[in-house]
Amino acid sequence: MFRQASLFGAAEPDFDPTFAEASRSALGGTSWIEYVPGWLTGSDSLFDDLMEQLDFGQRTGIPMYDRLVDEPRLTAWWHEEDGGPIAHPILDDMRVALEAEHQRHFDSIGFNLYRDQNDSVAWHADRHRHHVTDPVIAILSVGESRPFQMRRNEGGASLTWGLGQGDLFVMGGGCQHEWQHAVPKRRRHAGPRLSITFRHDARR
Ligand SMILES: O=C(O)CCC(=O)C(=O)O
Ligand SMILES: [Fe+2]
Repeated sequence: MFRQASLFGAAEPDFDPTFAEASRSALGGTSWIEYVPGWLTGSDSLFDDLMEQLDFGQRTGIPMYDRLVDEPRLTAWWHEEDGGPIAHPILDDMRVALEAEHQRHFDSIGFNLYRDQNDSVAWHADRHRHHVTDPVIAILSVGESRPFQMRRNEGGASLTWGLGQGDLFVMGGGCQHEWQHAVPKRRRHAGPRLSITFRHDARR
């Protein structure tokens, strides 16, 4: 996999614990998103470190028309309750900052690696909406930017944000009940993107 280093991404990773650049948008109903472009600086260095540290797996058995296929991305998880080390110390500092900002205990981190333009995640809402009311899901994206889309459950036009290179995107309120989200495949070449998703009560 070849990743093109960005101009400002190579420094040591650092993020803004005050969320000064955050902008929140109401999406109707009780849904809201908060977008913090460039929340993390030095994102290429975190990308490289995580690629070394993480043990990615291939999930299989994803229904696709009349057959089962491999999930078109690789994944890894960290759960606080397992007691194992977190892949990079800055992730712990981010958890603390996100907890203060959103009053949730982020006890799990899901890592999703989109190796190239053929990797994707189809329209879905995050499953733990079934046991957590109004979950807050914070997604930090490193590596190359990819379009992240949201649409209402009943369909209609989608909203799109480009997420990569240290951008933070938070979904809250009714987002997992009233909306779906996706990272579509692309026709033209895309380098690898890693999304780091902070979740609370992920196993309850
Ligand atoms: O990679 C992303 O930005 C989205 C990931 C996602 O929606 C998920 O894993 O549930
Ligand atoms: Fe999701």
